[in-house]
Amino acid sequence: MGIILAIFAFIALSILSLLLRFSYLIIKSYYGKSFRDPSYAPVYGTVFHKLFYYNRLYDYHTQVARKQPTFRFLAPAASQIYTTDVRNIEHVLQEKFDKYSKGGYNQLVMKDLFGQGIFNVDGEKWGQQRMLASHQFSTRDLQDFSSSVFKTNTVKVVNAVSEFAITGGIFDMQDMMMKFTLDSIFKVAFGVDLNCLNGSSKEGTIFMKAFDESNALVYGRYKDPFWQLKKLLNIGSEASISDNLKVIDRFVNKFINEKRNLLAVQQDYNQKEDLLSRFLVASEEDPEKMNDKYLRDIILNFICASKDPSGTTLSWFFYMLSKNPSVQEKIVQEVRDITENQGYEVTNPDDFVATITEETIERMQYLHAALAETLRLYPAVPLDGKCAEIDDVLPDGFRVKKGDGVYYTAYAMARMPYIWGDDAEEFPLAIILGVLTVGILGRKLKQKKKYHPIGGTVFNQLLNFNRLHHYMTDLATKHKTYRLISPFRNEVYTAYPPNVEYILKTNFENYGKGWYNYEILRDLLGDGIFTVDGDKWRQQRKLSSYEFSTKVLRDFSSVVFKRNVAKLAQILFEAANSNQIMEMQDLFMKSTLDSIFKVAFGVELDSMCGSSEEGDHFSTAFDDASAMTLFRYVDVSWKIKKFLNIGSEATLKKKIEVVDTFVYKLIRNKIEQMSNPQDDSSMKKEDILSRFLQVTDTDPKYLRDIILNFIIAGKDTTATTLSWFIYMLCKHPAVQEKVAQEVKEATNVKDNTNFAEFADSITEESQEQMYYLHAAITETLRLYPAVPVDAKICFADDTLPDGFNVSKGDMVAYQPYAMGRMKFIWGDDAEEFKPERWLDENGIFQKESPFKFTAFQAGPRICLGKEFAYRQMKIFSAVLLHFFEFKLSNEKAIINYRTMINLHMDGGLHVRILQRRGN
Ligand code: HEM
Repeated sequence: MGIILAIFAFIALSILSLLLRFSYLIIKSYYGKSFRDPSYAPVYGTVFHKLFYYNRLYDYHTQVARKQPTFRFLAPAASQIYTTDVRNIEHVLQEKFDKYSKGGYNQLVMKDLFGQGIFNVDGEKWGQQRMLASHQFSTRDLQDFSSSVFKTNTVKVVNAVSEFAITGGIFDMQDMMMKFTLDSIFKVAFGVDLNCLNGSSKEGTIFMKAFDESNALVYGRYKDPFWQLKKLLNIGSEASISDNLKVIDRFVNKFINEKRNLLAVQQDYNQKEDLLSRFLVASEEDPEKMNDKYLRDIILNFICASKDPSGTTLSWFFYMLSKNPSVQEKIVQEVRDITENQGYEVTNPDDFVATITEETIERMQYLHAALAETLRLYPAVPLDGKCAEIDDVLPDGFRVKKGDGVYYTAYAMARMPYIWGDDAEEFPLAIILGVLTVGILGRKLKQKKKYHPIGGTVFNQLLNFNRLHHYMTDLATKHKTYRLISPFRNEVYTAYPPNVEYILKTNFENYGKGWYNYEILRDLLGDGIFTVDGDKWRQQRKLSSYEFSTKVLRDFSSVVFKRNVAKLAQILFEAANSNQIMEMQDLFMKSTLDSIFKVAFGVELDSMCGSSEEGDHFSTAFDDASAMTLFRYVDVSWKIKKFLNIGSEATLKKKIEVVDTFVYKLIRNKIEQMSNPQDDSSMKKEDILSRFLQVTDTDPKYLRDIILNFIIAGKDTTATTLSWFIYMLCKHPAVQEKVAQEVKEATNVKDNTNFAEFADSITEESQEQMYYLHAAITETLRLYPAVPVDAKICFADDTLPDGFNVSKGDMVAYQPYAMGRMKFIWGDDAEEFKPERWLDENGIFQKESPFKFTAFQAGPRICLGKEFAYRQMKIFSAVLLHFFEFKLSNEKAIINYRTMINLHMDGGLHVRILQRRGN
């Protein structure tokens, strides 16, 4: 009875003491942890909660991190801070590297297995081993030796797998991969063939089992608050650790002894390829410090460092390939392409393995990417941490107390949409491939968000308004891509072609006009093609693309251009005779307005001959309205002004009323005309409005928007380009001569033809042959692009090809004007006017990448009227240069632009006109 009571009392006391200890630990976990203080990361429980989730711990971390990138578990001694915030990780691992150590507790847990090896030490000891190991790992000998070991063992794996393939047997790939890596590392570390793979070494198999078990058990100490007690009593899991360690030590020490003896008898032993031999040689310099125990720790750390990570990664890799057969296929194809391309005959694994060289491996980018992607999703070290040696504040603002653990959770990080996007949990190789191409594989994980350098603020733009494009070119020369700070959003300006290609094409859907542009432009341009995105844009684009591609429009517009240039030539002829100075920009504006009006509405505006006061009134109002609309981009107070209807906004409103009255009247007339059966129906179908009226409903507002967008798109762009072109020809008389000569040769007409006849002689074929003219116009557009800067809005957070981030809502603008002047794009003579740069040695026009030459935009939203514009400009230039020679009225004048939507000349282009000799 007494004995039973005693046993009962003992059990009761034990339970009580356990409960007491447990309660003490819980209380201690909360004590002094500032767990309610918001300046510390939020608490998600104590380390004891982790026990409940132990088997799915990393998924649990992921689940919490989705809500809270940095959080805490409280432990009796200190807090454990878990973070997926890349800034914190960079802080701990790099910026404050020496202020975060392995930590006493970690070292205590790991000491039995890792001893004083590189994994388990800090400071000087770590530095010394790191130096020694870095040196060994960088030697050519070790690289060659390890490659040959991997190849030999790969052949063994292939042979083993082949057998299963033949018999259709099922096998455990992870087990095979573990054996493969253990055999490999043993050979590299000790120069010894362990032969676990073909099961021939019993000793090796026993070692491997002991090693794996002790590894798992030592790690299990983190969840066992009583491990130290158990170790003291040598019971349970701790007794197993101790047994396993004995097996390991015996095994490793045996190799060390054998190798030492071998080295002693073979002084000239020159096969020091394996790591142990190399360390043994190094230990001769400091035998006391580098004793056998130390060597055992070093070697064991290397085995641990390489066996499990490589074995598990390979296993997950094959798992991923089984789940993604198309990726598997692609890798096979890549390996085949790269190895077979070299002409090797592959008949058996040995021959094949021989084709795997450093150079072929280097070229297997897709394979590399697939491995990297596997490591992203299944990082071999899913959780790792450091211990704070000081009180600190992490970059995300949370405080850290001295002694706290800061853990980075690679597994959870891979699954954070804010780091990798919405497809974070998929196996999207494209991401990694993209990263690889720019050569920063893996860096993304460590990267914090980085934004382009700041060039200034939008107020600087306002201060520099009159020389805005110069100002932005200067900034682009310094930065290629930079930011301007605005009260409402970041404004990113880029002159870097890969970024431009990205926003205009690769990720087109993510960069549009957005609400921002729409708000600014809609008063003038309504819901026209220029202002809208998405389906509205697609619908108009489809309709208009079709119209612009028709032969009807091509022929009709050619006739209109020819008629109008003949009229213009007549005016210039009179000016030449009376030696009058003419303002060409104004004339081109009127002439192109007449052309686009005729093409768009079928209406003869005749603003060039000044016969329509209404037309004149309209075009002035239209010009002013477009200038004022652009001004909104730099005027942060435009909305208030609009609301109060004051200043520039009040004027803009009036101008738009003039424009609208005129356009609506035209539309009404057209609708009437179309419904009048007596009207000549063949003629009325040629203009764009009539054609639209046949295919869309007749909502006048919709038609107004469409047509007005065409006018704004077609008129100023073409007229300003023609003006800059003539300006360039005045500055470069030799080019002017050459163009005139080319026109003469291409048309080959009698000397005394009149303007209209000559214009008619410019066929599509002869235009085609005017390469030099085409090049000179293109060169003009490079330096004076009609749309000098064009802004898009970013719809979702993104990273541009230059590696910098942009956020949802940011404005991202590409800059044709600045780009045309960038030496890094066009060479040192970027600022010179050289039509030749567009021609090959035979004088044939050469197209450039549209993302370098962005005058017409590029990608899906490329200018719809590009051919239309070239046709008009070539017909105009050919006729005018055939008959006249242009000279600046003041030859020394330097003409600047006027900052508005299009690149207008400030003050116009004043020229003297001479008749060209022989015409
Ligand atoms: C030298 C002459 C021209 C240049 C440099 C030029 C340049 C451009 C540029 C840069 C854009 C993109 C603007 C933006 O999205 O904000 C554009 C769009 C457009 N252009 Fe042109 N353009 C010229 C002539 C014309 C002409 C003559 C027409 C038609 C008559 C025209 C019709 C259009 C249309 C409809 C769009 C909108 C395309 C869309 O959003 O899908 N362009 N042009």
